[in-house]
Amino acid sequence: EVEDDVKEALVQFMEKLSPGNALRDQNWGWNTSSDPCDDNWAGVSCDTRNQSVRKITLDGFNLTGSLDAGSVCSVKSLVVLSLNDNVIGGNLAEEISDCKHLTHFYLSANQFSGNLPDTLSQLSNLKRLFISNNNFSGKLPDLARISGLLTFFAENNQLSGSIPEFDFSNLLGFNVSNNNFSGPVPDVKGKFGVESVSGNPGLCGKPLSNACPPPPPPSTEKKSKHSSNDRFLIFSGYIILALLVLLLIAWKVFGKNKHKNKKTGDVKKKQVAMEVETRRNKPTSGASSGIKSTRENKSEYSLSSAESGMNASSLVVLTSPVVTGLKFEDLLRAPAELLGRGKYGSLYMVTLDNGVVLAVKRLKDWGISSEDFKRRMQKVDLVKHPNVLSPLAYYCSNQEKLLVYPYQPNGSLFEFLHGSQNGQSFDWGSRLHVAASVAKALAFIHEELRESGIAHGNLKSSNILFNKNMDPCISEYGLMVVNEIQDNSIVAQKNSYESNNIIGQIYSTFKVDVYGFGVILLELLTGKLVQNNGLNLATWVNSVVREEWTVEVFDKALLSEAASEERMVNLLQVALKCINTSPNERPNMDQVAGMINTIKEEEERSVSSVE
Ligand SMILES: Nc1ncnc2c1ncn2[C@@H]1O[C@H](COP(=O)(O)OP(=O)(O)OP(=O)(O)O)[C@@H](O)[C@H]1O
Repeated sequence: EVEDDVKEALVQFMEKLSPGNALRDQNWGWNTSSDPCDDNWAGVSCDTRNQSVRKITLDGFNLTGSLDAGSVCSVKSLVVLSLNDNVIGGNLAEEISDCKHLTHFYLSANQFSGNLPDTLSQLSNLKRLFISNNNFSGKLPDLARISGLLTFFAENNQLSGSIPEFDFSNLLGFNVSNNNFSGPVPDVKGKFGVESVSGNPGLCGKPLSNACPPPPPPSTEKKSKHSSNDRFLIFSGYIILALLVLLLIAWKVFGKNKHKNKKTGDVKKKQVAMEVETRRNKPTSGASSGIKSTRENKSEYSLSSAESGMNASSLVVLTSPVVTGLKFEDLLRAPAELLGRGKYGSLYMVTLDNGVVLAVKRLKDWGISSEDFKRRMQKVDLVKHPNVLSPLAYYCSNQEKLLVYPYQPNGSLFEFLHGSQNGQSFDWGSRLHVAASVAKALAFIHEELRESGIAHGNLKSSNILFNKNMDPCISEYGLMVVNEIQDNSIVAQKNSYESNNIIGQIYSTFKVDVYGFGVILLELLTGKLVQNNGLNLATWVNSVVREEWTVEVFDKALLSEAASEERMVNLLQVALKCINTSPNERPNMDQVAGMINTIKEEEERSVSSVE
């Protein structure tokens, strides 16, 4: 029997859909005295194994009321909601996001109006979304973040704003014609014709025949004055610099005042260095716990000494419009807060004058030449993926290497799993989504950078950050060089993940990432820390599995939400393959992504199997 509260919620939902019972047929069921599954309520399909309501299909039932999302979404097992061809009006309420397992959502040919709620984009399992032939208006929520979406039909509404950058390579069906969308049509990868976007007067670009106007010149008159001023300043800077260098050479050649000069120069530069130091080293609570103090390595941060040659690049090399015009000096001048000091450097949160917040990574003794560093960063910058955080800019000289990233305020996977919430509200579906997205992104970037031999090198849950849409992004890609990496599995074998004095064998750096990813999977599955009271997670999981106590490894939160044990075991098997002590035995990321995708699809199928 279906539980009473589910029954009541369904009846309430129907009351709102068909107000006053006027049009309701007695034979439909939909009353609390009968059972939706046993008594075959009209339009309801159940999973016979556990008597749960999976599908509601009320197409063409002449329903004239409104959609009570709050009620229907309290039926947690619901995967299909189909209400096409009725006369349902009103808004789509934001509670629709509670229909977490919804894969198919059909509202076409009704009289819905108003904005679509932003929360619609939280339906991360959605495959098919049909809202055509309604009166929806306003901007679309960021539906592009629903990575598994296969069809989106929204024609004949009054929707406006720009068309989201869907993953068109994945979309099977797409139509937004006859709305008020504007701006350039995103690259539909040649998959959809003009009919899917026509009837939007403000749209331009392919596949439409009207090309988009060229972007306005970057500066107004005032601005161009400004930028020519800037240019003038830069040129004067160069000239002054050249003069200084000439002067220096002259002094050296004539051997006059050499000693004295050097001293004053150093003193000045040291002042700068000190300023940077004091600002940067502002202690932050908890930031240094468990992280080695680098105070004794103060010279690492000094801008004096060899830097005085000033022949190295002294400007931040820009790779993104977000920080156009940003200079190295701006970074130094801006208020900075130390976020952490890891093995490979320190991370600062820097707030620029214009309010842009950056995360600046200051790399520690990286034995890489400036040229190699530049080349490397340029290659990394070429590879863009929505789940990979690209650096905005970088700075390098022989002494100093900085990486500038956009600051991600939503925390890291590490914090999600092990922070104050302890992963309690991080359900199985979301964990599987994170695993699949990260695997897919890593497989992509590995493939793109395989020839260059650039892997992540330091993959771990604190380097998986959630962006503003709460999508996981791999950060700090490529900041470790192949031959500096030890294979973590060797370290793990010795039961000491952190210990880096063991001379590990150097393997294909890509397989080191696979290992790191495997450990992330273990964290997702167990909710446990990688290193806990001297116990290494990989070692512990291996030993528990060997003893055939597999279920013991899983996070209690997952077990209590009744996540599919079979699929958790499948994911665990992928993890164990990834952390194989022999790198050659590990799958590559492409295979890993494929395996996880299969598990995700099984999960979706099981959730939507309603027959
Ligand atoms: N772009 C960012 N935006 C917001 N927080 C970030 C960003 N990059 C890193 N963080 C967070 O800041 C903290 C410190 O980062 P840092 O990279 O120094 O630490 P780590 O990853 O533990 O060390 P390392 O990478 O040196 O091994 C981490 O909690 C990390 O999740």
